[in-house]
Amino acid sequence: MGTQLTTGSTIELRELQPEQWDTWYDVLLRAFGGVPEPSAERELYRELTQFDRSIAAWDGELCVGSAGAFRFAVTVPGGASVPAAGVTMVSVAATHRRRGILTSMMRRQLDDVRSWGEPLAVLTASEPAIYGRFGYGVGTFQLSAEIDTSRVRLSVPDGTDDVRLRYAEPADVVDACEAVYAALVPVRPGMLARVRPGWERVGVLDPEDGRDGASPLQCVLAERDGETVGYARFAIKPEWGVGGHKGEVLLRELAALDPAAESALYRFLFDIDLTSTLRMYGRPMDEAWQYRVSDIRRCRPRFRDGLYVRLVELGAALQARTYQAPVDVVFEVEDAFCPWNSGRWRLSGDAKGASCERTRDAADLSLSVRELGSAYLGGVSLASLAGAGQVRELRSGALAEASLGFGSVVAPWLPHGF
Ligand SMILES: CC(=O)SCCNC(=O)CCNC(=O)[C@H](O)C(C)(C)COP(=O)(O)OP(=O)(O)OC[C@H]1O[C@@H](n2cnc3c(N)ncnc32)[C@H](O)[C@@H]1OP(=O)(O)O
Repeated sequence: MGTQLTTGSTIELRELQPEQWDTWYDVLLRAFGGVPEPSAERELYRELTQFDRSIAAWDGELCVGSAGAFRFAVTVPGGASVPAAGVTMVSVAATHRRRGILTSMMRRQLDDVRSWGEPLAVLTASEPAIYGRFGYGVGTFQLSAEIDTSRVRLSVPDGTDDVRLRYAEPADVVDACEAVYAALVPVRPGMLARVRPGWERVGVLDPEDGRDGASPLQCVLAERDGETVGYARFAIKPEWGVGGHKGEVLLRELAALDPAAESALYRFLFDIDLTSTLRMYGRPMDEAWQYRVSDIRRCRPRFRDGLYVRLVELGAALQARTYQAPVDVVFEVEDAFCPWNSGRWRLSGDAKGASCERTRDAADLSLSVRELGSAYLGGVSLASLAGAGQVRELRSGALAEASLGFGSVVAPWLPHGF
């Protein structure tokens, strides 16, 4: 079955076939400006593509659209790992834009995700304006900084000096780093478990033509009593000015099992000789270094939207997480794109577990599925969304109760793009 375009031509959506991958991927790259990717990156993404979960849009013989859905498992508040489709590689050829092709791909994809039994779909958006209409709400934010390390000092907690640091070849210590990553996955909502091989290689991808004057990727391991307790992956971009060095440390990834290990790694990054700037991007919003620096303003912190969350099976999604304070509320949910979620749902839950069932009882809160997606990982408060006019309180007290219950002590965070 095809989608009839306003121009009269018919677009066919079909499952991607392996031999079509190059054509399909070129359509995607062209939609992002057409700059070729380094071959190592292209090959890795070919390997990671799940053909039976990828859609190609065809106008006759022309491939004019792409969309994929990685199989992921996302940590939710309470620590459960919930199956989720990681929506990715979405594009429509500029010759065919704004005729409904994206909409038809999103329709098919969300029907597919439902049939796969995955209660969530998640994505990172090239532009925030695109996905709200399909029921996605922004669920995590991320922090970037550009720290003047010639002026800003970092204090460290007790125990930092007990952490030993050593350089290692990034590719040689992937397993040790992965063990640290795996230990952190259940702790922070939004983290992605490694459900398929290949993703561990994204972190050490370091094509020469992608370095832009910086060094090859470097890795420092943090160890205590012979155990790896953290790692940092970074590059150095040396630069000399008339007044001396102006080198930059470009942090790619940092993970640590405890505050002392984290501080040891950050102290190291602050103190590298011949550098005066530490640039980091996409860090957790609540990371401790912000509260240990002598001058947060000279760190130039910025935040932006991270992971967008779509509840595909609302009941299953809401009962897969726990609630940090008891909640017993009836939601009146509007979901025009996935109408099977529309209607009234009673959510009863606490820190131990939850149930979410259809009900005929009177509604306490009225909202769309997008707001539930935003609040789902605990990073956006329902009360804030009510302040924005997007949640309506119908029973006095229900908003405070639900806002508190949905919150998370740890800020949700997406550890890497996809
Ligand atoms: C998860 C990811 O992979 S994110 C990557 C998304 N891809 C890109 O940004 C690459 C460049 N852009 C593109 O390829 C295309 O423009 C797409 C995929 C964003 C949109 O595809 P289209 O086929 O043009 O979208 P479609 O015609 O179905 O539009 C549906 C609606 O979304 C709106 N819309 C589409 N793109 C945008 C946008 N970039 N900004 C704001 N609104 C948009 C349309 O105006 C339309 O609104 P309407 O229903 O009120 O008329």
